[in-house]
Amino acid sequence: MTASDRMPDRTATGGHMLVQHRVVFSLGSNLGDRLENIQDAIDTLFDAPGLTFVAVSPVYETAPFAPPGEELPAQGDYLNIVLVADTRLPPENLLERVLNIENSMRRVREVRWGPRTLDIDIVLFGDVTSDDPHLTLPHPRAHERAFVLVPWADIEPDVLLPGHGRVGDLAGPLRTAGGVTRRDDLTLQHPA
Ligand SMILES: Nc1ncnc2c1ncn2[C@@H]1O[C@H](COP(=O)(O)OP(=O)(O)OP(=O)(O)O)[C@@H](O)[C@H]1O
Ligand SMILES: Nc1nc2c(c(=O)[nH]1)N=C(CO)CN2
Repeated sequence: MTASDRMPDRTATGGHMLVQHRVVFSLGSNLGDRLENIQDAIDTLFDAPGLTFVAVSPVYETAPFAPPGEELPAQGDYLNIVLVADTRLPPENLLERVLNIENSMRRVREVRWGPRTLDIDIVLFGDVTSDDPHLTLPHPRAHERAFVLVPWADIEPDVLLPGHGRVGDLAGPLRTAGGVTRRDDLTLQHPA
C-alpha cells in the first residue's frame, strides 16, 4: 500500500474537499426586517448543494458590540443566531457563498462596527486553522463575542473553541453580563 492509497488526494481541492467538516456560522442583522434578513440568508445558504443542516440556535437580541477601544457608532440592537452544518466544500468555496449572499442582500455597512442588514461570519470550520486575512479560522474575534458564544452554547456547549476553551464555559459569564436576550417569540424555519 502506497502513501497515496492511504491518504485522500487533496492536491486539487485546497486540502479540504473530500473530508466532511462541521462548520459553525454566526449571522447577525440590525437594519431592516432583521428576522427576515436572517431567514433569507439561511434559505440561500442551503439552496445551493454542499451544506447539510445540523442545528440552529434560538434567536437572540443583542446590544451592538465593538472590541474595547473601538468607536461604536449609534445603532439599533441586532438579532443574532448561530447555525451549524456539515460540508465537504472547501472553506474558500463556502466563504465565496457567504460573501455572495451578503452582497446579493444589498448589505449596507458603511463604517467599521456600524449597522448592517446582514453579517455572516464563519466561526469554525472543523479543525482547519488559517491566518489568511481573507479567511481567518477560527474567526479571530469569536471568543470575545457574547452574540456568538451565548447562542452557540445553547446548541453546542461542549464544543471547544481552539485556544480559548469550551463554548459553554466561555458563554457563562457573558450570558449573565447582560446585553443578550433570548427571543423565544421569534422563530426561524429550518432548511429542508
Ligand atoms: N472567518 C471569517 N468569516 C467571514 N469573513 C472572514 C473570515 N475571516 C476573514 N474574513 C474576511 O472578512 C471580510 C469581511 O469583513 P467585514 O468587513 O464584514 O468584517 P466585520 O463583519 O465588520 O467584522 P468581523 O470580521 O469582526 O465580524 C471578508 O471579506 C472576508 O474575506
Ligand atoms: N451585537 C452584535 N454586535 C456586532 C455584530 C453582531 O452581529 N451583533 N457584528 C459585528 C461585526 O461582525 C460587530 N458587532
